[in-house]
Amino acid sequence: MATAYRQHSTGLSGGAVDAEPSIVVRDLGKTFDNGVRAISSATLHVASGEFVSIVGESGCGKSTLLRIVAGLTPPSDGSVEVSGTRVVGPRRDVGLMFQRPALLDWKTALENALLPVGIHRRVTRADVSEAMGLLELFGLKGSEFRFPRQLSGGMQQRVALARLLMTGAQVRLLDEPFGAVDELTREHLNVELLRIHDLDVSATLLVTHNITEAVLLSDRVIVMGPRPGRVVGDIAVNLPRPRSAETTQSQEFQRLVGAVRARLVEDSNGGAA
Ligand SMILES: Nc1ncnc2c1ncn2[C@@H]1O[C@H](COP(=O)(O)OP(=O)(O)OP(=O)(O)O)[C@@H](O)[C@H]1O
Repeated sequence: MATAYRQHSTGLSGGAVDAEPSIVVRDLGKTFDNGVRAISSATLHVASGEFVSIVGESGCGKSTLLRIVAGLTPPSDGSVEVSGTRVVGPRRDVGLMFQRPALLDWKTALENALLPVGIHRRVTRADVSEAMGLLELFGLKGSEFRFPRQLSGGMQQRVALARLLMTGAQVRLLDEPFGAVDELTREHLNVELLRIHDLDVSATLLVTHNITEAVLLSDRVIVMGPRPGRVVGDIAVNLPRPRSAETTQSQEFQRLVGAVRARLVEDSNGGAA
């Protein structure tokens, strides 16, 4: 399965072909037309193979930062590079996933997973078997020909994960992807994300409100201070991989969760610019 996936990735990559997946954000600032200064001098990077999370209080500019990295919103100051080239708009080597799965109602789970391929070229047998393999990997065997309305919210998010992988993009941006599902489903989906991380070499940036989720998934957790958002903490998570739900039971895990929480609280109490 993983081999088929890598072949597919190579076939579809856009932007900087063959460049290692990475994200570099330098001195990023964003002021909206209505005068709201959402981000100020934010600098961060995600290296090839890294999974990095951003946490911060509501409204500090996390989604705005992700949208700028995705090329959906232009920055006011500073720059963003993905895999070595400057971001000037949406690009094919960047995969996105949001809180709502945004599946097409009239297409089956399989057809939804295949959408990114069909946009660019004719879908082959190999694509179909790859998408089937991903749906199976995410526990959706037997549901391939069901429509979104026949799937639970968690199952729909799994289809969205399969679709994300079918883009072949090795730079992945996830904005609260599991914010709308219950706690238990969220735990299961986190395990899927851990599996995805182990599938290939990617650079992933996740926005989440959930500190436990951030520590479990990440190599580093970036803490953003209150609006205008800037980076006030960058905490390394040196827990061994592969990780699983059991990882959350270790003392070191709890220590890291405490460290991220302390940094967040510290900044919202007195560190605001
Ligand atoms: N298009 C826009 N026009 C004007 N202001 C905006 C726009 N988009 C976001 N904002 C403002 O920018 C600030 C940052 O918003 P953003 O959605 O990036 O925060 P966030 O940290 O992702 O919040 P949350 O955690 O609640 O999702 C907020 O004050 C928001 O109201």
